[in-house]
Amino acid sequence: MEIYNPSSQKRSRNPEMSIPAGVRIRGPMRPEFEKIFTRDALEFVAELERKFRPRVKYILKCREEQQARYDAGELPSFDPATKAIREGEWTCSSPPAAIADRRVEITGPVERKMIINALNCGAKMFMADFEDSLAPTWDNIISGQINLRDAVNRTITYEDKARNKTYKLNSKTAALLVRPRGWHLQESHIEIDGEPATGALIDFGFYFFHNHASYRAKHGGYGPFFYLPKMQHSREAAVWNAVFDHAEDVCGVPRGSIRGTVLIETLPAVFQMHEILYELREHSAGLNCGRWDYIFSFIKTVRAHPDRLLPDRVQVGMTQHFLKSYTELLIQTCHKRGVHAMGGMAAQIPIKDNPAANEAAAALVKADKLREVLAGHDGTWAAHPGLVPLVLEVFDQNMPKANQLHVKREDVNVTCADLLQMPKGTRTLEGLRLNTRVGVQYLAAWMTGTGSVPLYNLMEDAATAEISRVQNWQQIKYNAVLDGGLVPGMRVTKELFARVLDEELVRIEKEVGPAKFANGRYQEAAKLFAKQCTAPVLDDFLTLDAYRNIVTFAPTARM
Ligand SMILES: CC(=O)SCCNC(=O)CCNC(=O)[C@H](O)C(C)(C)COP(=O)(O)OP(=O)(O)OC[C@H]1O[C@@H](n2cnc3c(N)ncnc32)[C@H](O)[C@@H]1OP(=O)(O)O
Ligand SMILES: O=CC(=O)O
Ligand SMILES: [Mg+2]
Repeated sequence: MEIYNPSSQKRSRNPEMSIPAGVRIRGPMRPEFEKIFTRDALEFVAELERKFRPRVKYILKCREEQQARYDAGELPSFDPATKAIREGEWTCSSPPAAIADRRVEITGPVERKMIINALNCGAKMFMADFEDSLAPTWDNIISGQINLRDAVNRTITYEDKARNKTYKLNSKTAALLVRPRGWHLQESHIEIDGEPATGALIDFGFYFFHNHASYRAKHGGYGPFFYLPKMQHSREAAVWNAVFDHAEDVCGVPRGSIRGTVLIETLPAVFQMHEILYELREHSAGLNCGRWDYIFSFIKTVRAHPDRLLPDRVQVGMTQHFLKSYTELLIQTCHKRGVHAMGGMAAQIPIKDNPAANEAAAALVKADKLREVLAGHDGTWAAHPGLVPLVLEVFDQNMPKANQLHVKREDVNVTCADLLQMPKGTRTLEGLRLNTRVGVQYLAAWMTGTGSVPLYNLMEDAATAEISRVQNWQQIKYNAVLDGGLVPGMRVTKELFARVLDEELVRIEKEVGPAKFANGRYQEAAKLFAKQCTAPVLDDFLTLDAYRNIVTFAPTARM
């Protein structure tokens, strides 16, 4: 492969000459990857890794220690040590004009055609995702960087030869936000000083390095803008803030240009919202209710508490008291600190072949968005371009200004008990079956490189699949009693789950057809899902285990 070294302005045919010392690229090369692996960009990313790797390791260690305390019986709560921050009078830097109005944000993986469709769809913003909706294969990650670079430069096009269709950007497009991976995921295809790189720093580093100048030129000197996922504590936000400071300093970008919206999508983080905003106060663009990971995290955090079994996933909706409390506290917190309180994702997507079902799905999305705007959210997410007009209409009708930062929600008084109140509902055999069917099909798609899929007319991604996994794990671990059904008092056991898995695999094969089933990775996915659901100790993330199945090193990789 030929690598271009911009500092020498010469072309080299020897890859080693252009790769900085200590950096090893183990993923297979494609000629177009040269655009991303410039010498300067690699040096920038290697420096990020060297500077922040110890702090990332510390964060992950703290998570383990905190989980051990939860496993010993503690419940999450507000930290007395940071009361002064929660009660103090301070605000974050005010939102720049480019992100003042975020009423509808479409989200989707960093896939070329989807990026063009998302930017063109009429949403105010587009969150391009390296996280929940992307399977982090080497190709997806590096092609994603190329796609984003072309999108920022407005040169992105896509040819669909089969349909004889060319995709290109409209003159008016959504503004781009990028979501790097969470702190827990490594990028095994790039090693720095003999260790795999941190996924989050790879995603942030390459994107920032290649795009900050063009992005800021188009957005009034501000940006790039980010979403920051899956944090559990303000110390993790402090690391992102330090990464932003460092990136701004190294690239000569004025302090506070970068802005990040933190997803509050773990149970521990809801008790740290003021603290998280405080750490990021010069770089904050507010908080977002990442409801799917939040439900997953709720189960994971209290995994050692047998009295905390959740009802079936379909019953854990946003009107359950613990979720309503979380969203209201998030809105109050953000508006006190002068930043946006973003809503989350309704899982319904358009249903093409059934108008009545499609209408019912649209009505559910509409109700969800109406609840959000009336509660005081400043904007929300849409999973599909077909939903954008509907979501826009709800916000346009109920939010006349660019946002509603002025809605302080001083009436809200949320306590620990509210945030920890168990949702009401039933656990059924059909719930166990559905979790299994969805979990296996999602994993099979993920292992073939697709991180968000339509299943049973709903969007499924890593966060929703995690709920299926941990809910099964919880029910098996504590032999949950199932409600209803033909056998009253039936308990979930490993044996019952094994039978369910076998039967659901047969059903999946019928649904997808024998050819797709044989050519897909369903059996492998079933094995992995079963291992995860029956593990003596719950694994932190499904994708950590599954990642081993998508790593592909190049045979000729050399130092
Ligand atoms: C928990 C969370 O983190 S939520 C955020 C992360 N999740 C996501 O972002 C999910 C995003 N959404 C999606 O990936 C998809 O909409 C899915 C997988 C749910 C459904 O996909 P499909 O069934 O393939 O959609 P469908 O066939 O209706 O697509 C129709 C068109 O819309 C496009 N499209 C669908 N969703 C999106 C999207 N989110 N962004 C851009 N384009 C999209 C398709 O590319 C297709 O384009 P084309 O007509 O030019 O070929
Ligand atoms: O990232 C969003 C979520 O709901 O999880
Ligand atoms: Mg999430």
